[in-house]
Amino acid sequence: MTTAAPLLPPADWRDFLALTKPRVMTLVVFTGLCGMLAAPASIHPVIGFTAILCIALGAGAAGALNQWYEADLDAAMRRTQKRPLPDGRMDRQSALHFGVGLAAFSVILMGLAVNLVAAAILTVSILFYVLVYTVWLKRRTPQNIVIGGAAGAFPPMIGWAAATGDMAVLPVLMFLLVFLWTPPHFWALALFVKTDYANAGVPMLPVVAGERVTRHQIGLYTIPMAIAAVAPWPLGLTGPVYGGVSVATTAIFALLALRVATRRQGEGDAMKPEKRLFRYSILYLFVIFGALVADRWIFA
Ligand code: HEM
Ligand SMILES: CC(C)=CCC/C(C)=C/CC/C(C)=C/COP(=O)(O)OP(=O)(O)O
Repeated sequence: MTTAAPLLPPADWRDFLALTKPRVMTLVVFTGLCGMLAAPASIHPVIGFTAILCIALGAGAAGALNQWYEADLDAAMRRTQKRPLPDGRMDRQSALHFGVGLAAFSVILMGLAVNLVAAAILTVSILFYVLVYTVWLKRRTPQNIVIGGAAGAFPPMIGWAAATGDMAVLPVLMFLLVFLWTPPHFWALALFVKTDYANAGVPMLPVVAGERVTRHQIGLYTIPMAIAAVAPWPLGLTGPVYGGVSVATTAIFALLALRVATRRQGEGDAMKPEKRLFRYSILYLFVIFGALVADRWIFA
């Protein structure tokens, strides 16, 4: 006797939207936009809009393929079990078709309407998130997010390339900032959703190496992150507006990270400093990238 797969009703547009991880995408799109606006070249507004749309669609496609591949993990974690696939609101094939179609569309549109450099970096970002992070590293090593996190750091370079068709030191520093920001951003969260990852068998750092090591690693990564954040100013790539904002906001980041790094296990149970660092990490990137653009426009 054969058992047929249960028939699902057609998925709603809201389910397809959820596949794209829209909340995370806001910051990805913002950093991409800032990379574009910080570049010393004017881009036609329609081309500029198309480039940002392609970054959003590419990131959304990568999010959909990530959820297609790891529906089993998402089903095992409280935070993710209401997503369309584990919740049974969509079949896996629809998610796969949607992800592949959207990825191809975003890259082709970027290549045809914007330029090949931006399309190439967008392709690398999508492949990095889906193949390097999701398929290869996530289930294998606690260094998954350190290496795989590069995917989310490419958008400022894509935005810059869209405007100039070229690369430069500033967008590489913007890449480095997001790349080095990702471990403190994610590990602060992982400390308070540790049991979720342990239940799903994902080797995130707090699960594999424990809280103490994770806290130290958050502190350690904050040092090069702070250097990458402030560097554009002494290097003469930005003016004092960025200098002031980057020093002040990075100092607050460092203080919050230090509080997390020096907390001992069992010292208070509310995980308040970790939650504070996680929430601040998101605000921080919005503010520092915003300041970069403001500075470049003021002193242009
Ligand atoms: C491998 C690297 C990363 C991992 C593992 C990671 C993981 C997470 C997780 C688990 C959440 C909380 C739940 C959720 O909304 O899904 C979150 C939230 C968030 N992340 Fe990350 N993240 C990474 C990199 C990034 C990057 C590069 C960006 C953008 C530049 C980013 C932006 C955000 C934002 C904006 C939120 C808040 C979403 C909300 O309001 O719910 N993340 N991240
Ligand atoms: C332009 C482009 C392709 C950008 C890259 C996309 C992107 C947003 C990368 C950031 C990585 C990220 C959100 C990881 C979430 O981890 P997870 O997938 O382990 O989170 P989960 O547990 O919520 O599924």
